[in-house]
Amino acid sequence: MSREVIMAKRSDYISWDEYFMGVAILAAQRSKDPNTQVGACIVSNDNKILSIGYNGMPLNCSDDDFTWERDTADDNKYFYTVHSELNAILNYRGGSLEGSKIYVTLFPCNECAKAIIQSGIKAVIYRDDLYKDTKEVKASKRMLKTAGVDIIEYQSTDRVLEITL
Ligand SMILES: Nc1nc(=O)n([C@H]2C[C@H](O)[C@@H](COP(=O)(O)O)O2)cc1CO
Ligand SMILES: [Zn+2]
Repeated sequence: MSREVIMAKRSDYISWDEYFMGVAILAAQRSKDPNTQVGACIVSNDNKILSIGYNGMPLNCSDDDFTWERDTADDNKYFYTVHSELNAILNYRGGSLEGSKIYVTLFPCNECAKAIIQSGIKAVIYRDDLYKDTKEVKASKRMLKTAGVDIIEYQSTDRVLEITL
């Protein structure tokens, strides 16, 4: 009687969380913002990537013609940049984002929180919370919590992946 030997599968594959946060981190690398690069990845509850975004100027507003200054009152990047989360929501070409989750490298601001809530996203998985002491992020958390959106801090595994591009 012959017994079939089944080859074991790979065991060091990345987890879903590492995969989606990794995609968000890679998307952030597309940002032209000299100070802060942010990436977002929207995922369905059956783990399909629905949309991706990073922070940048609106379509047809050249990132060479608009300023990237942050501390100049008259004209600064905050007037122009679309946040990664909003870009990911607006980039979506399917039907509804109802019930999806968003992986983001930086905690969403209050404006993005509104868009997240209104688009039906039900969970925010964030990596950094650099601006947690600002009024915007406090307002964001208040809204997200009130609206029943789960807020989950990404737990780093410290896995280092090397990719040659
Ligand atoms: N969650 C976020 N998503 C984003 O895409 N951004 C963008 C807006 C700016 O382009 C940049 C922040 O610039 P700075 O204030 O750290 O120099 O990141 C900012 C936040 C912060 O709430
Ligand atoms: Zn925002």
